[in-house]
Amino acid sequence: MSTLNNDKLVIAIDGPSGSGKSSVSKAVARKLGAAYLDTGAMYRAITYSVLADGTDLSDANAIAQAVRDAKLSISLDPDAELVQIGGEDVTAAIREPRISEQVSTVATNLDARAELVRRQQQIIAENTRIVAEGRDITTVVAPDADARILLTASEEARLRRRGLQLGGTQNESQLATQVLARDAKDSTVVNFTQAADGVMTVDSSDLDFEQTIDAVLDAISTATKN
Ligand SMILES: Nc1ncnc2c1ncn2[C@@H]1O[C@H](COP(=O)(O)OP(=O)(O)OP(=O)(O)O)[C@@H](O)[C@H]1O
Ligand SMILES: Nc1ccn([C@H]2C[C@H](O)[C@@H](COP(=O)(O)O)O2)c(=O)n1
Repeated sequence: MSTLNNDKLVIAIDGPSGSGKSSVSKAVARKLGAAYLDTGAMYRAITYSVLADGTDLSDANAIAQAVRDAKLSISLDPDAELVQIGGEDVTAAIREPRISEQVSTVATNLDARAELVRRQQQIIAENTRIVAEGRDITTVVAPDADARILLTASEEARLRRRGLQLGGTQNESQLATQVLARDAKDSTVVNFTQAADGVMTVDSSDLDFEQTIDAVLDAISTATKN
């Protein structure tokens, strides 16, 4: 299958926090003229909403019901980030550290996951060309994708990148909570540290941003060659 025509093309990218999934997937989607789906933003938007509503985070049924009821909308344009829940624009708010610190409560709720996976699969089915990224895209959401990539980076690189991204506002311990502790919790329900069968690994530890985009595009070309 060619990446340069209008045939159906689904690219699945997973990886741990700070590995570069969102920024690299967005750039890859632009290059391929594809839509871009940030599945983590969906988990974050639900987290924002349950915190705002005062939902008891220890009540798994209440969280699952909140996901089923959620009026969630996400832009698929890699150049125009927009996430809305219940009509409220939460694009910026879902990136706040307080959301990163609580999002695993939603991500580890299996009923919540089932509903979000269903919505993600529907979005992928409705779009001809799409790059979707998250933690379980290569394994659960789109196991039949045309290219499946695990984007990794060392802990040191991921902490450094996230620290720079947050403009030096977070200390070492806060970064470790938001990156490493979150990965440890999320890993209890999905595996995004080891590539499943047929999934290609791109390790970006020693690559700069542009080199990582090229490495992912190379992996996509290899996977989609007839
Ligand atoms: N190869 C790279 N070299 C240097 N910086 C990078 C590289 N890849 C990504 N970055 C930068 O690292 C930061 C984190 O990347 P990004 O937000 O895309 O990670 P992520 O895997 O989506 O994280 P999370 O899952 O926590 O949202 C961004 O500022 C991004 O520009
Ligand atoms: N497919 C996905 C996407 C995301 N998550 C969880 C794990 C993260 O803690 C959280 C936020 O994701 P991020 O914005 O950091 O990529 O959502 C998941 O479990 N499955």
